[in-house]
Amino acid sequence: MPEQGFKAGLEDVVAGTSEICFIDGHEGRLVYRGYNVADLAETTSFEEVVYLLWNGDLPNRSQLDTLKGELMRAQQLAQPVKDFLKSLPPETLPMDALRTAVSVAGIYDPDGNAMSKEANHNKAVRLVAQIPMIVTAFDRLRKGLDPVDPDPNLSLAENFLYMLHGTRPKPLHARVFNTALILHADHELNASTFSARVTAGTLSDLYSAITSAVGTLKGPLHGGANEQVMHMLEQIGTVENAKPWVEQALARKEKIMGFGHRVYRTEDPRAIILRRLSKEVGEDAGDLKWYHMLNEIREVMMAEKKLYPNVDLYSGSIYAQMGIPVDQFTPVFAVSRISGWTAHVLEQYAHNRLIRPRAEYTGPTHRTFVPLALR
Ligand SMILES: CC(=O)SCCNC(=O)CCNC(=O)[C@H](O)C(C)(C)COP(=O)(O)OP(=O)(O)OC[C@H]1O[C@@H](n2cnc3c(N)ncnc32)[C@H](O)[C@@H]1OP(=O)(O)O
Ligand SMILES: O=C([O-])CC(=O)C(=O)O
Repeated sequence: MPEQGFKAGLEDVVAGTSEICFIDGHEGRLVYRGYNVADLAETTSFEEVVYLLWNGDLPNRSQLDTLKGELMRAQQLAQPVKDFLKSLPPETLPMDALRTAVSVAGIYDPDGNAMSKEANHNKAVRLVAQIPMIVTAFDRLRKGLDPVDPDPNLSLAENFLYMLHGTRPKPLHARVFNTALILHADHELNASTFSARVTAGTLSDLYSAITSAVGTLKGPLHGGANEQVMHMLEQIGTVENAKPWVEQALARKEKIMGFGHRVYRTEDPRAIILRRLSKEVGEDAGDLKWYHMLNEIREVMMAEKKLYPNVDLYSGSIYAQMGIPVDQFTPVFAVSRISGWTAHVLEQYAHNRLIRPRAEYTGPTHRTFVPLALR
């Protein structure tokens, strides 16, 4: 029988060890491989953070150039993946397109089901390089446009916006998007990373683990919350309506998306940075409506529920002002989190033990069997 008592939602249960990411939920500190994310967010490139998460140290110039070269060479999608994206009805949810495209990409990966360290590194590189291609290609195809090829002179953040819009992003947007990617890169045993590790723990392949993770990220209690925040802002409509709208929603016992967290007991450090960037991008656009609405909502949530914003509160207001469609906000999360997912799966493979907890059985016991004819 299980030795420990049951904790609903595995709250505060330590389910493994990891050297990748540390969260101090009381201090509001998020650390990647020993570095405070606040020190990395606006001073490094997303590619440097990918290297850090995978290897444990920040790269020197030549290590970074090697990784960038690998990513660039790995960008091309296999023809069947392109054909699959073309075949989808335009109303397909982008997260569904991404989930299934990742699974299709696994079938055509040149390293197949090989499990060597080298094969898994190559697959991780392909996933980080190709998820932005899948997300942007599907967005254009569903609008009747041709996908845009990446520009080898651009960073991953710049290329994402370039491939989405077909024009080079303004420097402010490129910088802010790079920071958003860094802030979303990893978060210890969040639900999607945990599901990736559970799949990897059976010694299933990397693409299977990442398909599990994408499906888990989609839900509105996790990565899907960033889209729901934007839908909420659209419903609220005006800054003046924010307070009464939230008060009424709370009176109906509804959850307000973008607030609360399983681990943070103070404000999510990523939300603090994203709030500032939401203001910067809003000022540049000459439109601070979303920013002011979110701040109104934040005040009501603090006064009424003592709940703090999480990472999903401000990101959408930034993405919307960069012209990213609302239903692509969660795929954008995956464009970043693929770095953390792959780091965790590689760590799982390196020290693997099957992940298999117990359930506290609450059903009936010792029932008397009745044959079908007598039921
Ligand atoms: C990238 C990410 O995944 S960040 C999280 C993104 N998700 C969201 O923003 C969705 C909204 N937030 C939530 O649903 C939750 O806060 C979660 C899922 C993030 C964390 O969930 P849990 O740790 O299980 O907390 P739980 O849902 O049990 O909430 C505890 C209490 O706070 C309340 N609460 C928590 N979050 C909210 C919220 N956003 N709005 C209103 N009330 C809330 C709950 O109703 C509950 O109240 P009760 O004890 O009176 O029933
Ligand atoms: O850690 C969590 O539970 C959710 C989260 O903030 C993330 O995945 O970034």
